[in-house]
Amino acid sequence: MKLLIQNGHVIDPDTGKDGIYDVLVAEGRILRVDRHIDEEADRTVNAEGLYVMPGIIDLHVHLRDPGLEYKETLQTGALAAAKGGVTTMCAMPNTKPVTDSPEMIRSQRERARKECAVHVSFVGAVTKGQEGKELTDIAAMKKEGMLCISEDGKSVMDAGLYREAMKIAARENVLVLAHCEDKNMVAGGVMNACKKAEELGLPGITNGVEDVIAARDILLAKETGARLHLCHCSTKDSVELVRLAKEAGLPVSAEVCPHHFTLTSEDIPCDDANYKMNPPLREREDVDALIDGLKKGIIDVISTDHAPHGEEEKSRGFANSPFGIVGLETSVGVTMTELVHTGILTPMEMADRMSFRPAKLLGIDKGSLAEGKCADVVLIDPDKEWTVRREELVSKGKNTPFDGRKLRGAVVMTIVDGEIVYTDMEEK
Ligand SMILES: NC(=O)N[C@@H](CC(=O)O)C(=O)O
Ligand SMILES: [Zn+2]
Ligand SMILES: [Zn+2]
Repeated sequence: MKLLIQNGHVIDPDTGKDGIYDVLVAEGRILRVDRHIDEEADRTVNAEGLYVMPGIIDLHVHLRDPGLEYKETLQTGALAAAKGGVTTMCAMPNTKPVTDSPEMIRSQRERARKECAVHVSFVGAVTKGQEGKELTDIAAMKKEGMLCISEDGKSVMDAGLYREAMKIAARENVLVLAHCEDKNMVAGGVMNACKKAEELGLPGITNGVEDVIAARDILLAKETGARLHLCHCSTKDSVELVRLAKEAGLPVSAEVCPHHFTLTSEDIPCDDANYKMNPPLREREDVDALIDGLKKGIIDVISTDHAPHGEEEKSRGFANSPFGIVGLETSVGVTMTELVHTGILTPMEMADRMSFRPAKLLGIDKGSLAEGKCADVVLIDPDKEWTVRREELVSKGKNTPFDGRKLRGAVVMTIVDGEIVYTDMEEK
């Protein structure tokens, strides 16, 4: 299919284009980007007033398939991604069974090619069954196309074992996605340790639970040379640790999720587990540091940590529900509302943190609208106002703290390999 996107505001961190252009897509590639393209196409899209950006690359999602399909499947997760403007996502290995072998990486990739409307990169576990005892075969999983390893959901508490994994990751040039949480310091905590937790009578999780492991993992990256990416940073000290690591020239990067830069523990209205996630919502000074880190580029990436759960299991309050909230369908809207319309990030910086830099970290030839590149594109209406409605989410997970929230900025079309996989524009 030949697709002509006319008069859009092209925002492309790779080429630096930031202005009105036509984009011609054919055979899955960006054929031309020019001021005016006069060419017959199978479909012409009027993108006047819309941002045209490289498709969002989400380094952190949970698809729950295999084994927990009542929460999400490859297919429903990919539909949610497409609706959220996400054209490539990294699926964490905490499925049932855990994605911990070359066979599983291969079969998951084969399934995703058939069942998913967007690209999926499967993350391999660090230890078999995520049990923290025996390393997976990282080199063999890499041969099957795996780009990252992670023990997400927990940390590998045995630093000696993690160091071995990082040595192999360094050798294999595999990115290590680190969930930072000292299991022994959690002590039954279910939300941030603060006044709000006292009010609700709930046990707290201190910032140190995250910071101690973030510091450890940075030191292990220094010792092994592994490329380390800190998942879902939520504390001010984690931002400072990343700043110091970068200053020292270490191969360390970091991500922040929309909920962590938008909400504080004070926004938790009652004992409602739609506000329960790991790490938890922190306090104002943490949120300010995360935003500042994003602005300065200390934090490289915005990712969602899309973590769908069932209705019933999330209805049990903070003490008895699983950690995690969905994010794929709200991340562009929340980021536009909280960071772009407030002048904290330029649209170009948003495209950088949500597409260009994640692509660089994965080492994939995406996140760009340069001629010849793969045609993964998102069209965003920057001024479209909409309200998040949990029942309108296409993800199986309805567990969002943003239900009822008014947002400004919406994904109106998502293109993967030159094909429209989502649109709410009239042309379709
Ligand atoms: N973030 C969460 O609260 N939950 C994630 C696990 C994780 O990302 O650590 C999940 O798998 O549900
Ligand atoms: Zn995690
Ligand atoms: Zn996660």
